[in-house]
Amino acid sequence: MSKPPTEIRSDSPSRDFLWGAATSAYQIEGSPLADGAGPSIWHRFANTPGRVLNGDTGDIACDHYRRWHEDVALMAALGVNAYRFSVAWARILPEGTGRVNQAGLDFYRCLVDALLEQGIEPMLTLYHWDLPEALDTRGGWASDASPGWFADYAQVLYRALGDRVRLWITLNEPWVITAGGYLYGDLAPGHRSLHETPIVAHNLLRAHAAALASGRAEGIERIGLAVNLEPQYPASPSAEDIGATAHRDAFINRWFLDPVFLGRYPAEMETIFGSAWPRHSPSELDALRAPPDFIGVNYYSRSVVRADPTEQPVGARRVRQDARPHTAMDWEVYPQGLTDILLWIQGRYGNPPVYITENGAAFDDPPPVAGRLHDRQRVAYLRTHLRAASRALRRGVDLRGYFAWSLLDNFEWSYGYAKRFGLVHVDPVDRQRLIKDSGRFYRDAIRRYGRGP
Ligand SMILES: OC[C@@H]1[C@@H](O)[C@H](O)[C@@H](O)c2[nH]c(CCc3ccccc3)c[n+]21
Repeated sequence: MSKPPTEIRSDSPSRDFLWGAATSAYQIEGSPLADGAGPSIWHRFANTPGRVLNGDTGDIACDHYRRWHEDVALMAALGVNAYRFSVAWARILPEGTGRVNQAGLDFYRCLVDALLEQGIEPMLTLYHWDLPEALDTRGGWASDASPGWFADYAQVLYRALGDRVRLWITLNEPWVITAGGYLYGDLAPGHRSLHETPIVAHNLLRAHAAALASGRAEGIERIGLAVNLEPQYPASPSAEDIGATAHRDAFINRWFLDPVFLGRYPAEMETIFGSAWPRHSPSELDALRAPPDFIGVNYYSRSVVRADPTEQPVGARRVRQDARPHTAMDWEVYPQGLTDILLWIQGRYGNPPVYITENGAAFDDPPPVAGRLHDRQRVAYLRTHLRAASRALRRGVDLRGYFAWSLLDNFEWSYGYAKRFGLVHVDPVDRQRLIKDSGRFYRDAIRRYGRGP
């Protein structure tokens, strides 16, 4: 077990702006079946040969389930005043519904209490992709019953932690849950169905609305929705490219935010899905109107878009900007896209409160040398994106906080451990933690800009 950093936070930055780090349960915890937990779809998916690079699984991950106290000390050493994490549904309800597993609740209560003792604000994501296997067996998110399952699960957590946790997120990235899990199939549960996809999206929106209502009934005041947003720019001024860009913008950016804020789907969705797009009655659409108390923006990169009829179902494809820097995920480094997307939210949805709930980058880090890890590219990425966030703040965006993705190098879904996003290095053998230069940079930025970037 590594020596916890001795340096525990002394100066606490302003409480007004949250400077955090983010993780998710399956990506860091390990021990997926410990203490009565049930299996999730990611436990099954990762243990299915061929689904994850190098056969990696979350069976151990960062071993956070056993090292959580050390990780809270790391957060204190970094000087963060907030921590975004997700709860593994199947630790709380091993069968997805019904019987509550007290040991699961106890784990998260201990984590939250330790965070609060350090003056670190917990932000709890109810769902970050790890559906209980038992519910997938009953149809998963394609089931009409899924919103009820989710609202009941949320209520268990609201009642258990609502007196300690003030910031809640219903779903992490409904677009990725839908597109990754049901259209493209690269994420659990690995379906590839044009027909299922809009049904799943609709059920996720119903689930968000049901969990919001359930939270209101329990007196929970700050419930958000975290969405991956990727600004789309036409590759040329041609009508074809501008049309394709609008389609991709609807598909990625407006598909979920328009229903919850405006009570309608983007018009482009029916063109994209054709006969696979279901009929929705006015009352069904109005039932989706469930504006969150804040939007969690997960920003990584932008897309430059060209029309391409061979790229279905959108008829558009991303054009790689070869002249610009890219991360190890082959995502263009484009800080201005963060400013642009924050201003877009401000204009389209009436300047709602926003947290940047994920921003960060994977790079092929150099190995640690003499107890230091010089991840220069990640330092540059964070610096330029904090400046981009600052430009949006100065233009009146109601930006309440920034969460770096991620606290730790962790399980990067179908890439396994091959892609590292952490401010803190995790040794692949003994999982020893080592704060990278980017972690030190972030600590210094928090001290210097406490009230906001
Ligand atoms: O890929 C880095 C992170 C993941 O580790 C998080 O769990 C997830 O919330 C998240 N979302 C995005 C942006 C959307 C996206 C997800 C997966 C693959 C490609 C793009 C990037 N990330």
